[in-house]
Formats: sequence, C-alpha cells, structure tokens
Amino acid sequence: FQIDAITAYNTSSPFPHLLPPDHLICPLPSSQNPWSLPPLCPPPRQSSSSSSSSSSSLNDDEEDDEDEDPSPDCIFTSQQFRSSQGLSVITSPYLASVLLPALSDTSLPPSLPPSPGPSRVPWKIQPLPGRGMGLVATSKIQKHSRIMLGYPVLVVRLDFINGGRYSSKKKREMLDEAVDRLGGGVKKKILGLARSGQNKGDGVILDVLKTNGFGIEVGGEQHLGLFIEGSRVNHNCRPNAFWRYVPSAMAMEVVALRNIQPGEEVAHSYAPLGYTHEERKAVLRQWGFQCRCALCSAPPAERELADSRRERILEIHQLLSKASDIQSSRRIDQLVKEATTLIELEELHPQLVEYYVQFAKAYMMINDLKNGRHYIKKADEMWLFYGGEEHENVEGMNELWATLEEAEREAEDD
Ligand SMILES: C[S@@+](CC[C@H](N)C(=O)[O-])C[C@H]1O[C@@H](n2cnc3c(N)ncnc32)[C@H](O)[C@@H]1O
Repeated sequence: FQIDAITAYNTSSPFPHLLPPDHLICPLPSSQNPWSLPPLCPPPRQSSSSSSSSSSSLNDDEEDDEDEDPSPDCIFTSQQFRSSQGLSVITSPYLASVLLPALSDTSLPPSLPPSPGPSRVPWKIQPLPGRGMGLVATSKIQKHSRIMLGYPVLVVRLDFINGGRYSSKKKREMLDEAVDRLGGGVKKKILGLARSGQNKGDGVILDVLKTNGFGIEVGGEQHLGLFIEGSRVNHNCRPNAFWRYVPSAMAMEVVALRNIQPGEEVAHSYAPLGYTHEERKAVLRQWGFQCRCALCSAPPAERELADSRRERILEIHQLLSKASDIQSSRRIDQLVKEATTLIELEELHPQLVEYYVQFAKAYMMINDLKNGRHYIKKADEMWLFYGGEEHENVEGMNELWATLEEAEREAEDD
C-alpha cells in the first residue's frame, strides 16, 4: 500500500538508542528553536536508501534503491502548536525548517483562529450504517461556507513510510515516539481513530495514518497530515463538501459545495472527481474499503448512467484539446455547454476548474479571445475558491493569462 502525504526533548524516551550523534541534531540556536523537545534523528540504515517511487512498505525491510538521501528523518515536536493542541512531525531537518513560519499562532490571519473557540459547530460525529463514524449536519449549512477548521497533530513524510531507509521496526518506534511526545490526551484521540479490529498494539499508528492521512505538500514533498476531526469525514462519490489546505498556516478547511440540510451526512471525495464506478472502486480499495455511498449503493442502471456521463465529460475534454481541428466556434460552444451540464448533473462542481481552463484553451486555439478571457477569469476565480490563495496552480494560471495577453496584443497589432 502506497500512501501519499513537526516539536522539545523527552528524557524519558523509550528509545535511547535513537538519540542522534551531535551532527544529526538540527542546528538551531536554542533561542530560535520552536520545537519543545530536541529533534530525535535516528541514523538511516547504511546501505538502504529513500524512494518515493519505491513499492516498499513497512513489511518490506530489504528494499534498496538508487537515489540516496543522506539526511535522516527526525522527530520534531511542538507541544505549544495551536493553543497547545500539539504537533509531531517526522521529516528531514530541511523540510521541517520549511514548516517553521507556520508554527506560530500569532502570525495566523484572523480567518484562521488557532483553536475553534466557543462557537458551536453545525455538525456532530455519529455512527453511520456501514461507514463507521461520520459527520452529520445539525443545522443548515450554507453553500461555500466553512464547515470545519483543523490543524494536524501528526505530519509524516511519505518517503519515510514508503522508502526503505528505516527498518519496519524503527519506523514503528519512531511513529510511537512521535505520538507519545504529544501527551496522553492527544494520543488517546489518535488511537480512537483506529479501525475496529485493529487493536491498539504494534503498527496501529501507521494504520491510522493510512486510513485517515491527508496528502499535503511540504517544500514540494508529499507528506501525510493527520487531523483528528477531519479524519471523521467520510467519502462520497457525489460529495457535498471538499477540503482545502492552507500551507502557510497548516490549516485544513472542510467547505460546503452546496447547501447541506440538517441530518445530511457531510462527505468529501477521497477519489479524483469524475471517475467511473470501477475506477473509484480501484482507488478506494487502496484505502482499504468498499464504498457504501448513495451512488455506489444505487441500482446498476443509475450507476451506469452516471458512468456514461462521466465518460462523456472526459471525451469532451479530449475533443477540446484538439479544438484547432474543429475550427467551429458553434461546435465548441455546444461542447462547452454539454460538459457544463453533465458536470452539474453529476454534482462534480470542483471539476469545473479544470474544464474552464480547457474551454479557455479551446477558444484561444480558434482565436476567440473574448471567450478565452471569459473562461480564464472563471477558472482563476474557481482556483482561488477551491485551492485557496496558495493553490498549486498559481503558476499555470499566470502562464495562461500571459499567453492570452500576448495573443490579444498580436490581434490588436493586426
Ligand atoms: C477517514 S476515515 C472516515 C471516518 C471513519 N468512518 C471512522 O469511523 O473514523 C475512512 C474510513 O471510513 C470508512 N468510510 C469512509 N467513507 C466510506 C464510504 N463511502 N463507504 C464505506 N465506508 C466508508 C472506511 O472504513 C474508511 O477506511
């Protein structure tokens, strides 16, 4: 199983052998050290190496790979993080340094308070048939409003988990230590996320991470973030919510895609939007469960209709990528309208971001710059909403604007 995805010194460490030689201690002057305990850096195995592309897992101790990363993964802990919620990180010293600006509570914008405060949340966590615990709305939730705000308790570099630089035993010890450093209350909450059947013993933290971790990027590298309440949001193939990550604050927001009525479950999609039933099944198998959302439990005819619409949406994407062959603005208008309607029928609204970009490119290919501008603007607005101001495609959008503006200048010159 391949999964995608920060702290003071504990003298009672159960792993004294993990204590690093001097040169492995993160070299921060103590006055600037944001971590409540000294980082703990067990040396990686001599002959093994890291590899995010490796197929190794915790059960595969003998993995070797060509790219060698000489830096160790260390355990960093801040017990003060977010009004003393606490945070442990397992990553390289360099990547941990990337997180430093996000650690302080005082630099957070007003929209991202360090703790939820006394305000009442519009949901509760309760058992749901066939889906374990889940989030259920207790009052009406407005479209596009924030449903939940959370900060991670654990962030673990994916390469640490999937790579072969540490033995399975060492990985488990480090994960246990990272959680122990957070104190009994947080540890209990983390263990409370374990699947029934998974006892609280060996390897349980890894299992909790695999089934609940959110993929987040730190310094361009994938990490898994564990958010206690966010972990309770189930999957739905027609989601009514999505999650948005704000890297500079390490904040996870769950946001409503549409109005949600009291009693409705709040769920987001763990699989890429637009996949067919079989494609979703394959992705969710990796998460270790069989989906029991309304669409997956619907009669075959309903699922087939959804599949055929999703296949057609993708087909239109491909047709539009060859818009220069079409050369008919009427035909492009038709395809744009058809894709928009199908995306709405399938309730895949976040997919519109990608499609608006495609519509813009198609119009630009046939020199319809007015429509090109219209859809770039719409895509930009949607990227901002779905991805936040720090969204991953800021550069892509800037390039698209630059291409359009150049084409507009050329058209004016002509
Ligand atoms: C991130 S957790 C969500 C919270 C979880 N239900 C709980 O009780 O803590 C993911 C797990 O929830 C269950 N789950 C989530 N969405 C589901 C769905 N649509 N159908 C069935 N099980 C689901 C699966 O067991 C999955 O491994």
